[in-house]
This record gives sequence, structure tokens and C-alpha cells, in this order.
Amino acid sequence: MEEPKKIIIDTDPGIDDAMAIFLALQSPEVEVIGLTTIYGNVYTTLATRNALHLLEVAGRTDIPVAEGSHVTITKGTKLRIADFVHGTDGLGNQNFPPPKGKAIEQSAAAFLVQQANLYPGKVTVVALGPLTNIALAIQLDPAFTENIGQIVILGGAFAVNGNVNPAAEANIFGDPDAADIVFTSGADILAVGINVTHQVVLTDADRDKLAQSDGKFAQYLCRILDVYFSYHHDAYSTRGVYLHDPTALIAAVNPSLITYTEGAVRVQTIGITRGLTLFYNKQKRFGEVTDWGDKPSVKVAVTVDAPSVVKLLMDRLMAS
Ligand SMILES: O=c1[nH]cnc2c1ncn2[C@@H]1O[C@H](CO)[C@@H](O)[C@H]1O
Repeated sequence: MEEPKKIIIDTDPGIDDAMAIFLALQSPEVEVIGLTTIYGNVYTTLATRNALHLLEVAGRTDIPVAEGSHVTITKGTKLRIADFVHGTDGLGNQNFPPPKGKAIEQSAAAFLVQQANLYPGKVTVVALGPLTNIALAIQLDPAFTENIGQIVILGGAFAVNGNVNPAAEANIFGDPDAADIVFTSGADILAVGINVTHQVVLTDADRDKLAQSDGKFAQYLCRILDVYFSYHHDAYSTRGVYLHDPTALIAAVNPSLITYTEGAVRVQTIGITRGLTLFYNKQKRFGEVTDWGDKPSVKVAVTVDAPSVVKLLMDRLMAS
């Protein structure tokens, strides 16, 4: 068997983050070597607390947690926090006891740089929140883009409406300047946008099945899923929830379940379309210079084998 892929999950837990983290811990294809935290679904301090809590639930306190940025890459403090999607505690308003463990001394960006240097080309970052920590790692060490294996980004809305407003998806909207730095950095990037994750739905019936299993993670998630289901019901009139973060995680674990295209991505950083991700397929040679033309290509997910993603997630959560 191949050596498991080393992954660092950059996360803002978050109900679908909890699903993705548990899925990773149940996946023999990957070895989780750390969690780094970021604001998004909750503020960074709470993200760190939730990350430590989830590792304690899983009995994996051997995995380090490095706390990330509390502000955007431009030092912005007016953050958009999606507690209305996940509950004020980020985990379905369950008021779990505080974790016993602590984050390591290193910042998220310093930890990312250190691990990429330690295992050049071998570490995959799965970024489930705004991209501030990743952009900071790039600024901290220009060799980061070479040393990091792959950056799988859950973010963007490619040729579809966003989920914050018609232009922007939540993670990119959270720090558009950081996102543009990351997309144009030259690193090996795979972006999984909501054009793909909105095809991957966990239904009411799937949730009932999870509730009936004895799986430790399945049981835990059924406790916290209520808020996430009611939000989707109110916002989208769906009887089910989008599996954003687990889909991105699976794109790292089992890339054969998605297809992708390649081109340059720029992020709009101002105006009413702030946070828009615009993909250029490099098929036309424009007569004039554009802000995409000289930018490196990234991979952007196009299709997903949704039934297989849902099945893989459910099977692994139930087998825990
Ligand atoms: O409507 C929304 N507004 C803000 N954040 C959302 C919404 N729906 C989901 N997410 C969160 O943002 C990421 C996907 O964009 C996911 O991590 C999800 O938890």
C-alpha cells in the first residue's frame, strides 16, 4: 500500500468542517499531521477551541493545532462570521465543555511553512475557510509555493452565483485579497467551488441512517446537524444540506471522484463583486494585455461523482 498522504486541514469549525475532519481521521489514504485555524464560520479563537474539542472527541490529541490569523491579510477586522449557518458556538449550539488541550505556540502560517520544508512536495493543505493563513505562509516564505505539495481550496463560485451574494462565495468573500494572492502564487492548487459542492447533498434520509448507526462520529454529528439543516431549509428550501467541506476533503483523498479544468483564476477585491472568482481558460489569445494572461494555471473542479462522495462519507462516519 502507498504511504498515506500527509495533510494539514486549515479550518473554521463549523459543522461541515467537523464532518470533514472526522472523515479525514477515518481515511487510511491520509495522515492528518495538523489542524490550523481561521475565522469564517466562527471567530479564530472559537475555531481553535472547536478544533481542539473535535480532536478530543476523536481521541486524537496527538495531532497539533496551530492558531491562525484573527484579521484579514490587509489587517481588516470587520469579519463576516457565518454563525447563522452553524450556531453561535459553531457546532450546532450544543455548548460542549471547553477542551483540555491548547494550541501549539507556533502560528498557523509558521506551522504551514515548517511542515512544507520538513516534507518538501509531500504535504497537502486542505483549506476549508478564508485563505488568510495560506497567503501569510506564502509571504513568510517565498519557497512555500514550491515546497507545499498541493493546496486544495474549498472556495469560489465558478460561473454560478455565490452564497454570500450573487457574486461571492463565503470563504473567498472572507478575505478576497488573500485568495487572489493564493490563486496567483504558482502553487499546485485545486479549487473546489460551490458550483461543485452544491451537487453533493446529505438528505434527511441519509441523516436518519447516520442516527441509526452506532458510529461514534455519526452519533456526534447527528447531535450538531440540526442548525445546519434548518439553515438550508430556510435559505434554499432544500431538505438536505450541502457537503462543502467533506467534498473538498474527498477531492484530496480520492481525486478520481472529481474532474477538473485548468486555467488562471483572479479574485475581485473591490466593489459590488468583491469576492468574485473569475476563471480564464487560456483558450483565447487576447489582443491586449489582461490581468489573467501572465498568471499560472490552477485546477478548478468541474464535476463530482456525488453519490460516491456521499456514500464514502456515510460509510466512514458509520464505521467509526
Ligand atoms: O450561506 C452561507 N453563508 C456563509 N457561509 C456559508 C453559507 N453556506 C455555507 N457556508 C459555509 O461556507 C463554506 C461554503 O461557502 C462552507 O464551509 C460552509 O460551512
